[in-house]
Amino acid sequence: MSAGYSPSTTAATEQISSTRRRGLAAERVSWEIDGRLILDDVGVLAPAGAVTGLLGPNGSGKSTLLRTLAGVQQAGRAAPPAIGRAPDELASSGAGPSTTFDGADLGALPRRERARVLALVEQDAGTDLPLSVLDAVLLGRIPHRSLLAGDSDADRAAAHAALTAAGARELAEREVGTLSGGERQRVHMARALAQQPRLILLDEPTNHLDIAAQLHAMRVLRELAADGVTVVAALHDLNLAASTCDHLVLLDGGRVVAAGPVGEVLVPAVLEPVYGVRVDVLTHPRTGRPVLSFERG
Ligand SMILES: Nc1ncnc2c1ncn2[C@@H]1O[C@H](COP(=O)(O)OP(=O)(O)OP(=O)(O)O)[C@@H](O)[C@H]1O
Repeated sequence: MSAGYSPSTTAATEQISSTRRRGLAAERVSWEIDGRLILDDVGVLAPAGAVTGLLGPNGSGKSTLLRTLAGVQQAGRAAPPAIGRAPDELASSGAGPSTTFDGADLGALPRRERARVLALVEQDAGTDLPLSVLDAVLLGRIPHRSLLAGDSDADRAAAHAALTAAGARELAEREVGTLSGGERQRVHMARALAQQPRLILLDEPTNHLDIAAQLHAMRVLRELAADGVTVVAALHDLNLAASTCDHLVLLDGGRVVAAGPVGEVLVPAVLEPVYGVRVDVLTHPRTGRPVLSFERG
């Protein structure tokens, strides 16, 4: 579960080139609404067993991309998000959008099967339903059991384990609607963990969390990656991304402007034009990872 940071471009390149076999590979993903192109020909490679950070300023398209990759973005779509042919065929034909996971077309999977593969943790996914936390987390088990069956002992055990892993064990009997933002965020994480996905997409998973809880959540993501899960997380906190991620994808105006290992993306020449701030990059004395400091540009 160690972050195991290595700035080696070669290692990262090798890992990314193996993505065609294991992990998420999205190509030519566009999404348009009201005549406005929100995602413009986006490509993302997220290897299995790694944490990929999705960065970008407000409105750059991070949430839209995650929702599109997950297949839940529907309104005003210019092109289906995840329906395509095999990547090799696409590459040679120059055809439309494609989102594959472990080489399989994610968009072609039946909804229930896709829910066994991927979990999406959305920002501020609130609920007014009078639902207990345990029941909310048990929703994550639905893709794994037969449609008519109730929760099994194994489902309840998985839900309790997920609550514990997400730091929300003591919330199990609470009603979701009464939780604070940070508590709710932990429960959303627990629901996704209970789903036991092989691909987890998270939209700002730490934005309501205190610093200890942020570090805990990022450690959970690292543990998932260590178990072989493909993790993609949209993050605003560049230092959190620096300390946790293996790879980064930087969006600006709906386009990918940089992608690669942390040490190649988190550099002033890349960040300053995108965020419009001055950036200094130091090296953490213990981890060797980048530590960023910002000033108004
Ligand atoms: N349903 C929609 N209708 C109209 N515009 C939309 C819709 N969904 C997204 N947008 C626009 O698309 C752009 C990208 O939004 P998105 O939420 O993906 O950005 P983001 O990078 O996640 O932003 P933030 O960091 O602020 O959360 C924004 O300008 C947003 O207003």
